[in-house]
Amino acid sequence: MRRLNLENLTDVSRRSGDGIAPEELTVGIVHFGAGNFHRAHQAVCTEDAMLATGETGWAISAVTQRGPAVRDRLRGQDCLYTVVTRDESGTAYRVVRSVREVLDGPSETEAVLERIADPSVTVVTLTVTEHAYRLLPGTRRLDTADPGVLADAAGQGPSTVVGRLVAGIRARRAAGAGPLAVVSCDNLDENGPVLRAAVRDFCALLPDGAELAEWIERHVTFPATMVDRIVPATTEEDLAGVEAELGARDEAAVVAEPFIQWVIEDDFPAARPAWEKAGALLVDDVRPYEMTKLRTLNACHSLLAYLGALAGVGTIAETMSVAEFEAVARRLADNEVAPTLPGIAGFEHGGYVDTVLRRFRNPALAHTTQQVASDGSLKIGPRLLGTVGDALRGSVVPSAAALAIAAWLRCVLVRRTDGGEPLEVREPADERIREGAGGGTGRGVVRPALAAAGVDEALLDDRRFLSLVEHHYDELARSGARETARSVAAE
Ligand SMILES: NC(=O)c1ccc[n+]([C@@H]2O[C@H](COP(=O)([O-])OP(=O)(O)OC[C@H]3O[C@@H](n4cnc5c(N)ncnc54)[C@H](O)[C@@H]3O)[C@@H](O)[C@H]2O)c1
Ligand SMILES: O=P(O)(O)OC[C@@H](O)[C@@H](O)[C@H](O)[C@H](O)CO
Repeated sequence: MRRLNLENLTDVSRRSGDGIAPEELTVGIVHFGAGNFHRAHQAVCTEDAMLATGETGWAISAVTQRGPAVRDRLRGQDCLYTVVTRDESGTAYRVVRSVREVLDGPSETEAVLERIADPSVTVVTLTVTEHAYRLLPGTRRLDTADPGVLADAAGQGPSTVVGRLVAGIRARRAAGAGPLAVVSCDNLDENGPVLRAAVRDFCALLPDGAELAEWIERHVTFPATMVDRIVPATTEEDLAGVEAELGARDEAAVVAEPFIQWVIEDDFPAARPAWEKAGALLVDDVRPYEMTKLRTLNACHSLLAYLGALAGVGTIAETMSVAEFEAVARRLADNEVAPTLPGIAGFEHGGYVDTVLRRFRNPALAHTTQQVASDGSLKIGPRLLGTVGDALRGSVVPSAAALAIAAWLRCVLVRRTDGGEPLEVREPADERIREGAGGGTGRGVVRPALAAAGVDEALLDDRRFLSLVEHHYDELARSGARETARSVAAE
């Protein structure tokens, strides 16, 4: 079967629709993390912005972070790829052309630094997962004892995202290429400020770091963003479907829901794409949007993923057909999260929750509970612990949030479904957490395991919180995920 490429694009477009002319585009954005989400979100919005304005200077140079696999896949097809949008009403195919170059960060460092130092580039965006920021557990600051961070600071590599970014900014400064906006699009609480702090922390490790940090302070902004589109990992079945539909093999296709949202802090010191023409919202303060999304959508996602994984349920859509799971997700969103949120003019949280849960039900998306449940120690902070703290301060009982944390701990420590099947959930702090738990399985493990995961001691000293997690942890062992969810939903 022929491979999707520029030569057969006209033919493929007969089935997928026309789009921007790739040969007219020039690079204006460097993107770190060429994963599925970027390809289905920022790359699409940026292409739409160019289509709306007629501008051609915002093509993307995507930089892989951990090896050349995605680069090779995309280069093998002239950086073209398909975004498949699917829900119960149907399927649509679109060949995206806005990514015009893919570089492998680890082996093509010089080319990456040159791109960041190019005056035509005024925006760097990132989707590199929570893990890649190398934050000290339980804090929002760079882990300055991390061996990768230390090696980058010592002038090796660079191998970390922050090290690579700062090396690029240094090259840009030397080239006199002017100001830059660095836009994190990861699901982190206050992603812009967190990245700015990590960059500052990294500069503090460098011999000439003070001067560089001062330049960054004056010339580089870190707008915060809220990003939203559910984009599961692509399966071989998805690729076969694209091949059958378009008549060309696409090794980099992504499948997403039709819904797409992007809220961006309007803090750009130089030019940027007219993303607002592609439906993005440019605002002064992203925080209310970010908090609402992380605490509602992502928190419910995590709760359903942990409970579903324990119950042996494969996908998020399937968890939504378990009545107890939907009910406990609603309890979390309506009773525990809603009272903690700042208001947004014209926004109604109840309607938002209905939309989120409807999106989760999308039967055409095979978003696995295992994928969403991964990396829990990095996700419980932004998704759940903020709600827990605020709820306790407001005398709301954060029972469903505590259930999510208890269920996550059981996924990590017990590694068995309620039916006794083996359960594999990726957890970067696995070793630390298991060590903290000291091999125990009863409720006594909760406090040391959460402390080892970086949960704030002050919160662990709050008996109202700890007793809830311990109680649910016991209940999950005794009655299983469904029954425990049912009783929490009924509280
Ligand atoms: N997929 C979604 O539904 C979705 C929606 C909103 C936001 N996001 C954000 O986008 C991120 C990426 O999601 P995705 O679906 O593209 O995942 P993916 O697995 O397809 O891609 C992950 C990307 O992050 C990079 N990466 C992973 N671990 C890294 C590390 N330790 N150091 C450096 N780089 C690393 C990879 O190289 C890859 O480019 C998520 O973690 C989340 O913050 C995803
Ligand atoms: O991508 P992660 O691993 O941070 O989180 C998994 C999902 O909760 C997340 O990707 C959602 O699908 C997304 O945030 C929806 O916009």
